[in-house]
Amino acid sequence: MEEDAATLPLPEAFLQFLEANGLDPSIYTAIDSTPRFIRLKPGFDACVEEVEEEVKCKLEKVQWLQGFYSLPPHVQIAGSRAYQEGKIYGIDASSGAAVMALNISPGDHVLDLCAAPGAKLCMILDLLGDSGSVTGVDVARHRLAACRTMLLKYALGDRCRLFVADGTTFSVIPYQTVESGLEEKDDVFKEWTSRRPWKERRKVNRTGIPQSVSKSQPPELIYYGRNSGVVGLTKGELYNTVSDVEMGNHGYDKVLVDAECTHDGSVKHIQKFENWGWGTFQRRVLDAERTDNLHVLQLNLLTNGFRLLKVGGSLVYSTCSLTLAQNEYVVEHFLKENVNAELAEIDAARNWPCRSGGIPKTWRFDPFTSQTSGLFVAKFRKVSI
Ligand SMILES: C[S@@+](CC[C@H](N)C(=O)[O-])C[C@H]1O[C@@H](n2cnc3c(N)ncnc32)[C@H](O)[C@@H]1O
Repeated sequence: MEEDAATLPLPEAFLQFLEANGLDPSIYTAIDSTPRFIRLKPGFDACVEEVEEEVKCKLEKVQWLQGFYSLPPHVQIAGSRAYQEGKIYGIDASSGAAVMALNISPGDHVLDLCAAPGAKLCMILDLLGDSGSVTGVDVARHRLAACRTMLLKYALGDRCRLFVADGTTFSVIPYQTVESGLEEKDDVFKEWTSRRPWKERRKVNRTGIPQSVSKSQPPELIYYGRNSGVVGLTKGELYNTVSDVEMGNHGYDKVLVDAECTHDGSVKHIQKFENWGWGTFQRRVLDAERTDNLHVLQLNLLTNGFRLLKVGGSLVYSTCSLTLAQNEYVVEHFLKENVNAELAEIDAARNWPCRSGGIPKTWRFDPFTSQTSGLFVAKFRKVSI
């Protein structure tokens, strides 16, 4: 393996980063041949031939992940009619695995704490179908707006609500049943409309809206579907908070924390440096202050996501970094501080082409072993104490 690594077209800065993080560079030897993946929207299984004709290549069924197909790495799907018409998604198989780890069941109320641009959120909604709800949160307004566009394109918005908010402090509880009719309360949320009132538009034009929010800013609801549990609530009811103890009963059934990271495992991200110039790698990935802050952010996202989970519920933590610091060390630190958290077995992982992580029950995908992008995944259960 080491001989292969020596001939890799990876720049010195990246090789040093891998060495400092105990990563074997040979996992990147397959980077140029790692396939692209698509997921078919449920109900469009008959479209395989149509897609093959448009992208002019054969789709290979991914045996271990339902609805996923692989294509040669160079094939572009964005121009295809099937993509534009919302019949297929571009999503890596490892990302699909992170969603499968959640074990979504009908009726689940799911929180996606780092939701944008939304590939996993859409998959969760497809799995839920006509039941449950999904709350998507992201700190970056423009990225969450792209997620909203995606929801509308794939007609998946009915049971979803999106908040621009800091996931380390987000506190909105899940879907609530509306007890009284719209006419009985003043100032309730009516059906969502993309048209903003004139006053609000004028405020945006004058001040410009910041692209990210801070910890102390209240969540901003930028989309909600008719059956997302928002219509008919007053603002006070929607933003009603409960104590951490009550959260054990009123929290979410499932939480996904697909945390911000250095993206060093992502094939697409690594390949971008060939265009951006490897000189920018130092600033974007290696900057010590940024990576130190990242560990704190990851731990805080995981901790708050877990706080919002109900007892008996499960949380999946994933990153597309392969470093120990952003994965196993975060998991260890979190477990030390949360006695009501235990690592859970990911049943589906038995069939996944991945390796065990540095802690039992955690898993790692990488381009060499899995022929996918890199991904770390761990699952926790909230137990009562
Ligand atoms: C790896 S991406 C998520 C990808 C997404 N789950 C998907 O499948 O499309 C990480 C996201 O975390 C968001 N993020 C960073 N800091 C955050 C915070 N404090 N609270 C919430 N989201 C945050 C970033 O804006 C980014 O969109």
